Amino acid sequence: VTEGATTGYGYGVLDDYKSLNTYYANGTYYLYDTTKSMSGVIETRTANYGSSLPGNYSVDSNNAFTSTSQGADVDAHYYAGTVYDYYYNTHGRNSYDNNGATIRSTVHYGSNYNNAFWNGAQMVYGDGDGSTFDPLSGAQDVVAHEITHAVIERTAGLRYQDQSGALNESMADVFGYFVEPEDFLLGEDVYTPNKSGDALRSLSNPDAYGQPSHMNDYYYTSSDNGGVHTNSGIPNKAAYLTIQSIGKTKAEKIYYRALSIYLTPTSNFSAARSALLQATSDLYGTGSTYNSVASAWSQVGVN
Ligand SMILES: Cc1cc(C(=O)NCC(F)(F)F)no1
Ligand SMILES: [Ca+2]
Ligand SMILES: [Zn+2]
Repeated sequence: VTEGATTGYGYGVLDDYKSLNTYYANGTYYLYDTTKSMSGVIETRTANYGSSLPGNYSVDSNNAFTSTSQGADVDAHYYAGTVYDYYYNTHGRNSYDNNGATIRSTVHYGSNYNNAFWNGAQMVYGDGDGSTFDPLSGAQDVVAHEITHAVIERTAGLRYQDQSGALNESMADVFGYFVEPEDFLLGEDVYTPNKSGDALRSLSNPDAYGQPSHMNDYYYTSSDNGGVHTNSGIPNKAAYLTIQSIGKTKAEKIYYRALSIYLTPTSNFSAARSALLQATSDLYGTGSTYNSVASAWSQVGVN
């Protein structure tokens, strides 16, 4: 009787071939990845279009996850692995808790569910309705967004309300970019499959998607926890300006240091500016890099 780590393959949401880290036991192959150094296990499950979590392991009889309905499972599993790799290789963080916590994802949640979320214990992905969204795990930046919510919970703990909540959302979007730096859009790979060129949000042009990019246009509302998915446009624009001036390599180190050391649950936008400047000073001193970060936040009206 043999069991253990295997290498399978499958097609993702966009019908793209992907090699998969799987596990074989008793005649079945599981989306269960034991290859991440430092003990991080990645496991992917299906809610089978219901809403009870975590659901059953995503399995296959021959280690070829090639059916259309398995695309969401393939991408949730593969992209969780790439996000684990990003945090470990770039920031030395071993999973969201920095202690090798299992990264658990459940796909096929609900019916035509147009969203994805971290529920405090795992990631959950809807399949979308095929018009507004394709299965949401098909976007690497969405997967990174959700796993970053888990990182935030274990680091700054930014309270999901008003400015600290918008900052929480922004950090999730910004690390979504850092993991998938091919554009400054979020969710473009799964958003409106029948329409090209659009996205859920834009870091470079938040206003194109109804978000403010300056404090003068802060959106005071009681809905959406004080507009956390709207007001994130302001710190998102500051991040875009920062990345454009100092580059991704320095920006991601500054953002990770601010998130993991200086930000707190009640940090507002001004506190974020200060945290990022402190992190910049720690890493690069108070010269041109520091002035670029300060300027980015001044340009969005945060001083
Ligand atoms: C409005 C609104 C936006 C979101 C959102 O960002 N969801 C996470 C994502 F990963 F699916 F994008 N939820 O409600
Ligand atoms: Ca993107
Ligand atoms: Zn979010």
